[in-house]
Amino acid sequence: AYPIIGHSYLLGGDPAKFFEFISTGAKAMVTELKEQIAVIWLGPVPVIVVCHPAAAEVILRSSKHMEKSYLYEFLKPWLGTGLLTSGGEKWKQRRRLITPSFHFNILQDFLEVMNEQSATMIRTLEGKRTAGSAINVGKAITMCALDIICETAMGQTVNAQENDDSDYVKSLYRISELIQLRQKTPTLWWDAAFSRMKVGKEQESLLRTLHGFTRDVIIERAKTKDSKSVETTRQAAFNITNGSDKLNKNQRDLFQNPKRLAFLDVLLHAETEDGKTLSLNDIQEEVDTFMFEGHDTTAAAMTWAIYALGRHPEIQQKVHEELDSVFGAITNAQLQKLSYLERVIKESLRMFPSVPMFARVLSEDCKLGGYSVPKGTQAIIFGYTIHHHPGIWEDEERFEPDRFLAENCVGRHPYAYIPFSAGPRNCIGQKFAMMEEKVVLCHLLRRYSVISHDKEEDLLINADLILRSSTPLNITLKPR
Ligand code: HEM
Repeated sequence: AYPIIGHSYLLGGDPAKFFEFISTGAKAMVTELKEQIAVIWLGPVPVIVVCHPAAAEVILRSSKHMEKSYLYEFLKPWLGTGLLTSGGEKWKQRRRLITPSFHFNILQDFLEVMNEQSATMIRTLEGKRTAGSAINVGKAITMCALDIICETAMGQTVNAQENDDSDYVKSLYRISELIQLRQKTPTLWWDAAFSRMKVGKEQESLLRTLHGFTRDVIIERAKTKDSKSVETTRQAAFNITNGSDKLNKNQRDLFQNPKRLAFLDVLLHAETEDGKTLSLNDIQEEVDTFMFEGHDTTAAAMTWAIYALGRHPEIQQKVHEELDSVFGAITNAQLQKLSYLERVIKESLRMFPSVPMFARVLSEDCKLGGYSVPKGTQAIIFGYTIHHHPGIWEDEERFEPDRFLAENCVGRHPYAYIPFSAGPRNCIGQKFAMMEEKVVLCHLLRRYSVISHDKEEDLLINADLILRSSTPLNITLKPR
């Protein structure tokens, strides 16, 4: 590392090169030096990179090291201090309040949306496909995931699959690029200077579009909530938190009402312990957070799963056999039976975790990998390297879904597999994500066989916020 700029000269340039640098460096460190942690310098700031489950456990399991690192500051102009970026008491209260929205009963209601949007995706793909040639399946999957999250989080359709040219959709992607740019470029860190720069002004304009859109949706949705639905939603959320899975007639009506329930409705009706409802700003930061966390992550995961299946015809064959019993709109009972597809998704998230790293700031001194690390240190949990750790995973570069058969998980370190992070600050959307992946992949793979043309050794992986291929993956769809 150089003085002052540290390793950041590596960060500014090509993101794929940076990922290669950090992932091969980390792998060499764990195999040759047998270390659990390393240090990189982001400008003048030393950051610990955690590459072993034992060290990850020290941070993730504890209720102490819950604060997010400085790198999350750049998300705040967009996401405010929603669940992902908040800390302390605010985070605790919000997490308690939002957890019921991800209850099984509510997720079940989203199955219909997932089925409908997947059907649209198949229609769109059919229109784009020409026999024998490769197409950008990842793009179609991403637009489908975006339509699903818009409808489930906000109760609003943006029809991204039919119109990816909307201002909201364009702004969503551009702002993610700007956030990544800032995280990697210490000269853009100072707010006062950034806001005067061209990129700072561009960010302001994107934020006006993004916030304006979600704010309008929230206001519209709030107008339609009547007192009966307020009471029943609150009661349902109460029952759910108290472990009662049985909804009464009114609650069932609400959950299945023609105007489908969205996460937003649960937020509009939520009450804190001291009887306060959430303000418009409070709700907005949570809705924006769902929009950010809730679609690129699942889209990347599904695209990698398709890629992996396209490289392993024998595994794809087994998925097809399992899917041959599933027809029409997919029901929850059918989803439960798709155990091989579930293992494929899990293995794909091991090889290609959508969120390959996430970061905390240590709230007290602690011991990591045999070293004393002082309070205040920034720590990146490098899930990607933990998932490819040769001391933990046998033949770690091989795609093998049966690693996740119950009997093969016995004795594995509980923090060896952390695509959704782990511990009290894990991903709240994990069940939603698994359900969406299963439904969308089921629709796609029932209809097509997939062939991936890019070899593993030729992949150029870019891991800014989300792990994806730097260039669109070339995949051919063959009707079955
Ligand atoms: C395959 C899909 C997904 C993956 C791999 C994933 C992964 C993760 C990870 C690693 C974290 C921890 C981040 C950190 O500590 O900074 C996280 C947090 C979070 N995720 Fe997900 N996620 C996925 C899907 C979703 C979905 C669909 C939603 C919402 C609908 C969601 C909402 C959130 C939220 C709100 C947090 C913050 C939780 C908190 O701090 O309490 N995620 N996710």
